[in-house]
Amino acid sequence: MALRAALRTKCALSGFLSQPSSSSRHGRVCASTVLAAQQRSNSTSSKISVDFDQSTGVAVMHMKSPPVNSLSLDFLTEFCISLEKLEMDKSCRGLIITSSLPKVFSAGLDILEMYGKSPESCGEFWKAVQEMWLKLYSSNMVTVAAINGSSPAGGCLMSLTCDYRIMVDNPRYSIGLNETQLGIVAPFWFKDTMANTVGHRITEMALALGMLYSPAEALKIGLVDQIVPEEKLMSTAEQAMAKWLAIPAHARQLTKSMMRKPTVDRMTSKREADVQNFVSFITKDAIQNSLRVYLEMLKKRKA
Ligand SMILES: CC/C=C\C/C=C\C/C=C\CCC/C=C/C(=O)SCCNC(=O)CCNC(=O)[C@H](O)C(C)(C)COP(=O)(O)OP(=O)(O)OC[C@H]1O[C@@H](n2cnc3c(N)ncnc32)[C@H](O)[C@@H]1OP(=O)(O)O
Repeated sequence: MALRAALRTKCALSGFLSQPSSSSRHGRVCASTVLAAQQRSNSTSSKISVDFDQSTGVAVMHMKSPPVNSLSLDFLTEFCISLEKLEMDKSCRGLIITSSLPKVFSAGLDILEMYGKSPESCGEFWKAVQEMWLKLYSSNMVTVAAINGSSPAGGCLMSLTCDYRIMVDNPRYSIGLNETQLGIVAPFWFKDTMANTVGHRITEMALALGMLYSPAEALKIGLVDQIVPEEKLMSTAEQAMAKWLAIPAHARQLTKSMMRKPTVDRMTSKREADVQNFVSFITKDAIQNSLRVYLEMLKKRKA
């Protein structure tokens, strides 16, 4: 509860899509970089750890919540607090998100947060999902997803919120918005985020069929920007980051805002209704039944 209270306070302090000002980011970055050259800091909570290199202004966020980095309420709370701290640190200009677990980037939303829960719990959970999306999609930092494992549904959404996506070229990994395979529906802002990346027609087909793509297929449709061997993932992410950070910050941030603001505004203007919609949808008997069957299928597949 303390974490959630902390998050609420922090969220109240910050606005979404804040416009860069002349006193923000670029100027301060240089001063603090000189003062703190070569300094590295590390912060660790139970599900997330962050390595921040002050000499480059780039933080690497490692998701480390076994078995599959599912996005539970506690995970999302820690994730948003870490993100908020980085966003408020003007010396941090870039963020690489990756997984510390083998084979899985993130299994998406924690199904157990949506199955057999009270409407109140479901509502609290959904607000945290919205918060994660808003914070990432409107971040002033350059964000790179270094996708080192499977990334279905909410994991794919998290990747899609980033500025650039690099995935390990392993055909056993998959990525996509597969919600319909669970008998549930990707909400409009999941759909918008994917359509903004790969276009309307591909999104329509991908969502309807609950498609999960191999890295090579994902590259072909533009769902990821690059595929690389596992051992080259982080160096490639750093190179991509350097390229994005070489652009004047205010111009890049305003461009990002211009491209993403209509989608963010659409979601924020419907935020409350979206929570109500989710709660009434997910608590329906038929949907709960679909989730039960899917959870059983996951367990059977394992056995
Ligand atoms: C008219 C209506 C209009 C609008 C609708 C309104 C609102 C919208 C409504 C709903 C929207 C919801 C959006 C949902 C988004 C999501 O993200 S749902 C989650 C989707 N995720 C998945 O489908 C992934 C499922 N998992 C896997 O495929 C695999 O686990 C993996 C490929 C990620 C990893 O494979 P393995 O390494 O082989 O691991 P295991 O499969 O053995 O799993 C280990 C362990 O973890 C459990 N688990 C896996 N995924 C999840 C998860 N997402 N949540 C919770 N738990 C998960 C799995 O069951 C195993 O458990 P144990 O058996 O060890 O207990």
